[in-house]
Amino acid sequence: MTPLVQASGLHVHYGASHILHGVDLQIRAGESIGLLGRNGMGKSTLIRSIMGHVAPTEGQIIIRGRDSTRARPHQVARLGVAYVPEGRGIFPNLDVRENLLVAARPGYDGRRDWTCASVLQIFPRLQERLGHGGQQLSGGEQQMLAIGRALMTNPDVLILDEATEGLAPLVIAEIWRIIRAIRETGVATLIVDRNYRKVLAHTDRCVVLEKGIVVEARDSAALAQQSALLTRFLGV
Ligand SMILES: Nc1ncnc2c1ncn2[C@@H]1O[C@H](COP(=O)(O)OP(=O)(O)OP(=O)(O)O)[C@@H](O)[C@H]1O
Repeated sequence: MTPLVQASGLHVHYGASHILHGVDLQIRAGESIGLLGRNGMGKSTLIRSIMGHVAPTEGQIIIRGRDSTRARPHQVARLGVAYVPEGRGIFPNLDVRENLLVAARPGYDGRRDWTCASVLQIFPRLQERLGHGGQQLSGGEQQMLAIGRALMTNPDVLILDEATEGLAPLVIAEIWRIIRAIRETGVATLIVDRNYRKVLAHTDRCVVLEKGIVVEARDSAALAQQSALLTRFLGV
């Protein structure tokens, strides 16, 4: 099956800093991928280049068989790739329902599986806060709303960068429950999170970045057994 997203030989520079050194990444329909690596190894840069926020200096990004190496973020979104960046991005002056509704859009193939009602079904907490303004929500609720807004675009791929960052343990557990529920609906996911054990437990496959190079790419269950390797690339 042709991958939904295929990045090949990506190089990215920020000015004179060479950040990604020939990275390959594939995301197939329905699969869940973890992107692992210590701070500053290039995970967000890889995601930002797939999303069209950063232009690669070399290499190619193919989405649904189309060359999307120079695509703009809204074009990538229209191809069915949704991104929840670090730091959220919801409308503070709109309430929960309005935040969801303004994001609503049919998917690439016209699907409308995700509606306000189906999103609220997996986010009971948001259901309770429907009339609250974005700025009245807790950090965890804002994060849930950001994920909910991404689902309202009916994506085939959902990219979550540090979705649990700065949240309380109970809320983090709720976010992982939501990630599992989304995965079960068949939406492909690409997940970056500091808790690599959780990432390994919630994904099919993991890719490990070390200084902008892919040093490991294998099944999450197999990688979880490789404690020496995990300590080497991810241990503190
Ligand atoms: N806009 C930018 N301009 C210059 N350098 C940047 C920029 N964004 C990131 N960098 C640098 O690029 C490198 C990779 O950063 P990136 O955010 O991709 O890493 P990461 O693996 O996602 O780590 P983190 O978990 O800390 O976000 C880092 O050295 C970072 O300082």
